[in-house]
Amino acid sequence: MLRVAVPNKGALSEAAVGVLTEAGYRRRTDSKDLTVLDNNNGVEFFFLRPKDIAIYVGAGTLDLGITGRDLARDSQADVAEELSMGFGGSTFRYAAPAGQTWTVADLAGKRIATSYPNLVRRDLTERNITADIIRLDGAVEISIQLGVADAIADVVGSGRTLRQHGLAAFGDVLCDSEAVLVRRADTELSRAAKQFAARVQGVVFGQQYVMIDYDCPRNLLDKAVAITPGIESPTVSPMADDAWVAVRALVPRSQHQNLMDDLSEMGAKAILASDIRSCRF
Ligand SMILES: Nc1ncnc2c1ncn2[C@@H]1O[C@H](COP(=O)(O)OP(=O)(O)OP(=O)(O)O)[C@@H](O)[C@H]1O
Ligand SMILES: O=P(O)(O)OC[C@H]1O[C@H](OP(=O)(O)OP(=O)(O)O)[C@H](O)[C@@H]1O
Ligand SMILES: [Mg+2]
Repeated sequence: MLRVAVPNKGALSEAAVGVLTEAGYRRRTDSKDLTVLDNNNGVEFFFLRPKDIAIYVGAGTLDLGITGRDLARDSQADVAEELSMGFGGSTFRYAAPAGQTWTVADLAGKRIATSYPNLVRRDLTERNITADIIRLDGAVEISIQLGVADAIADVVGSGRTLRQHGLAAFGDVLCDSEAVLVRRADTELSRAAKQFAARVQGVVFGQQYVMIDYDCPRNLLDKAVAITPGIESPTVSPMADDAWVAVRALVPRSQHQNLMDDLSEMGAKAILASDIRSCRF
């Protein structure tokens, strides 16, 4: 039985469960359940704190896990990313009271509050900076105001929490994060684990792309193919009227409305966009 870890709460939990449900796996019915046995698919799910997931997977106790890239790096567990999942995007950054001009070099000798001490320590070491790391569990943005730190290093999503606490980010991003499926580093995935990853990837891909279908005047086909090149190449089918062809191609979801405008301007007709629920390559 394949053993897979899923965030039991927090920023990644809902989207992770959404992907797994769409991929056909059983969901938990009680949010207090820490395990769900999906006998039909041969998977046992473990609902764990996102911060702990890489530790279980790195130790080989669990085969795969969904967590944040930043959390996996901070855990220092022996894991590798099998795939990125396209949600839970954030950056991990230094921040300090807005209005003061900070550079990373100014952190020398200062107190830096964070819930990700290993990420911060590694960054400071690479820069040859010595500073005090104050390890906090959360609500890090309030720590300067409360007098325990001079600066912080924390997850920035929308940036709202920083702004609300009168803070501004500075310096390079320490980690560009998103939800990832991790496995133990330097080990072959089992057939079941590969199949699980392929199913998840199929759903993630379906969330990132849409299928576009349209009717195109044959003399404009080259132009149309340049607008919608698809993944390999678009499918072009004959139509009853020889002056026209039907074209079908996958396009990135984020661009599909712009591309539909372009196709329409070019002279394409009956332009349709449809969701893909899942796929395999
Ligand atoms: N806007 C966001 N706010 C917080 N975390 C985010 C955001 N967007 C993505 N994430 C990611 O979510 C993960 C952190 O998850 P979560 O906040 O659930 O963990 P936690 O802080 O350890 O738990 P908790 O907040 O329940 O104490 C990280 O990988 C982080 O990068
Ligand atoms: O940039 P934003 O969109 O405002 O999001 C970032 C905030 O969200 C997270 O906190 P969370 O809600 O997980 O609480 P925590 O600090 O207790 O972990 C993170 O630690 C930041 O505080
Ligand atoms: Mg949090």
